[in-house]
Amino acid sequence: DGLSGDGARSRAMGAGARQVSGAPAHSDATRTSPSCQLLCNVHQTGQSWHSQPPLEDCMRLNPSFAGIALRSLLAVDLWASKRLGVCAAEGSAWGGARPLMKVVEVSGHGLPWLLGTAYGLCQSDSAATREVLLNLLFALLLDLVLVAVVKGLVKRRRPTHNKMDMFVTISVDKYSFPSGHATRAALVCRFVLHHLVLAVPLRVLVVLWALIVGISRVMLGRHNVTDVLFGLFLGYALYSVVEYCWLSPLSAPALFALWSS
Ligand SMILES: CC(C)=CCC/C(C)=C/CC/C(C)=C/COP(=O)(O)O
Repeated sequence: DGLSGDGARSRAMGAGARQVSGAPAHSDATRTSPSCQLLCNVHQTGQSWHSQPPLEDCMRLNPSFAGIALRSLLAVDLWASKRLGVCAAEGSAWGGARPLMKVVEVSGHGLPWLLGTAYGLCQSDSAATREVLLNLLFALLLDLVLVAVVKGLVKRRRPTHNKMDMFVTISVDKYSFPSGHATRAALVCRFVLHHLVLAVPLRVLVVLWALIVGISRVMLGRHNVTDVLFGLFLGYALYSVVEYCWLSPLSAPALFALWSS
């Protein structure tokens, strides 16, 4: 259905429109929606609905260009995501590649990244390494919180063809917008490219990894294309926030004193 609430609204609109054209359609939607109730009254009394249609009803019956564009984008998104979900099940077109895609999934999961960074932090004996790892940990936690908040607000369901057999999830992970793997991949990619001195082939590999993590989300049927595109954008933008709030022994002396002790 796309973003939650939209489907219900458009169904209510559809039911209302059918009533204006004369077809008796006393569905739950027409009974519960005040605007459809208005249209119902107009139909029953024969009163011209040009008399005084509330602004809200005008807006519902004459969706804006932006509204139509958004609905069309969501329709294309659902269609394309279903077509591209070629590893969504063992029996899918590329079902044989599903185990490999699940390895890619784990490589972008929050748990190995958080545990790995915390472990590196405990093991590091150089102040410079500790500073970078502490900021990476901060970035990963910020990313988890941001994605959880957006998922909780938008409440977009995962595609119907997704098998819910994901490696360790938290409650908001029943929702799909944005893709947490995509935000993390873009964030980590930018972070690593800025803070690690790597040879060009390795830098290319890091970018490829981030893209493959994003693409694998759609191929596994976990996400729609727009979840991943927005996730990549969010992760990319989040890195700028992390740079802006960069934690250093000067800006957060207490935190660094904690780690060095
Ligand atoms: C410390 C703490 C709260 C760790 C939680 C780590 C964890 C379970 C992260 C969830 C990662 C995950 C399954 C994200 C969902 O990714 P999508 O790409 O499917 O949105």
